[in-house]
Amino acid sequence: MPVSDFELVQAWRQVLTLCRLEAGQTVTLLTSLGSNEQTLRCAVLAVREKGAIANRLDLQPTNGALSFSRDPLAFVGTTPLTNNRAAVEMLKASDLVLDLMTLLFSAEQHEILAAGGRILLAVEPPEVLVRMTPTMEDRERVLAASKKLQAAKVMRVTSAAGTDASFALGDYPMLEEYGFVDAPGRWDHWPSGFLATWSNEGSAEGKIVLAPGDILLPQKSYVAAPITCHLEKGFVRAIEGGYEADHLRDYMESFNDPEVYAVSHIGWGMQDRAHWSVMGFYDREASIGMDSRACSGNFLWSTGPNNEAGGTRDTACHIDIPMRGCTVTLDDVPVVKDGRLVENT
Ligand SMILES: O=c1ccc(O)c[nH]1
Repeated sequence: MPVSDFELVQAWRQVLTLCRLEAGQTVTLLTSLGSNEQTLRCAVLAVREKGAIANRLDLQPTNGALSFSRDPLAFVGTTPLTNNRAAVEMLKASDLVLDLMTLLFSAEQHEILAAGGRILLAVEPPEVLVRMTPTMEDRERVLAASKKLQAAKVMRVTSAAGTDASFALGDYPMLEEYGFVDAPGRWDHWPSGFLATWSNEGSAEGKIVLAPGDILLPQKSYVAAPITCHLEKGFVRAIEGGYEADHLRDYMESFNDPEVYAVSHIGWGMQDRAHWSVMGFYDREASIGMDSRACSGNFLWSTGPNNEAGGTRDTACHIDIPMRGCTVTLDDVPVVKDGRLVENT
């Protein structure tokens, strides 16, 4: 069943407290067609309750006829903010932007953060938001693991299905997602609870074998038969398998952009309130699949853009691939073992 406005206002109240929103500050709620009305309504109530100003910036959608899905992550890079100076300036002048539209992987998101802005993405269904309302414990868990990742030189991932790939680390920042934005310049995503970084340019090497039950996003599919991705010098050089491999290749080839095969962020899920099975209960476009990205013990790798990390790749095709049953090591020390988080990581 849905959640009530009372429950969702309570969740927003907790999130805004963790974001340290103060009375008199200005919040802009960024919306477009498809933004969830209940999420918007309850956010405004919680913002006003804090004594803050609640503005709404509603923008016309873009890329609808280019994307293969209405999932906002199915076509990234350009957004309704692109070439929209007036809208960018309003968001830069805000103390907090609640993104109910999805700016992820856009140059404009960077500009707003570089100006000291804070952006919290929140586009999952209200019941998913309430189930994974962020906590300080989420933050502590992600930051503790981040310390280990920051110190590591090599990430390696293996699995019984035959995965054996390695990534050199150190050239890119951390992607610490714990669900609230408690400092200027910070972006986060509610719901989340995972840690990632980007492998050094050209360093991703080896073989990743997707086994039945592994997930493709934004396809929202549980892979039914093995798909083998061969990694060499930081790019996926070949994708082998049955029709699911064909489907993945068909989608990636449609962008006609060699950068779609680049390895993007790599990391693992740490959210014990996220569940692998949730995606199977939702229509494909009803959620963006954060349970799959954040569930504890997954290995989450991805392809395409790295502009999030300050890189130059801004391809519009971004595939997120959460996998089960993997062992992830940092300089040979496991942080995930056979699909389960190693304690105190
Ligand atoms: O929260 C997110 C969502 C998608 C993604 O690729 C990264 N982080």
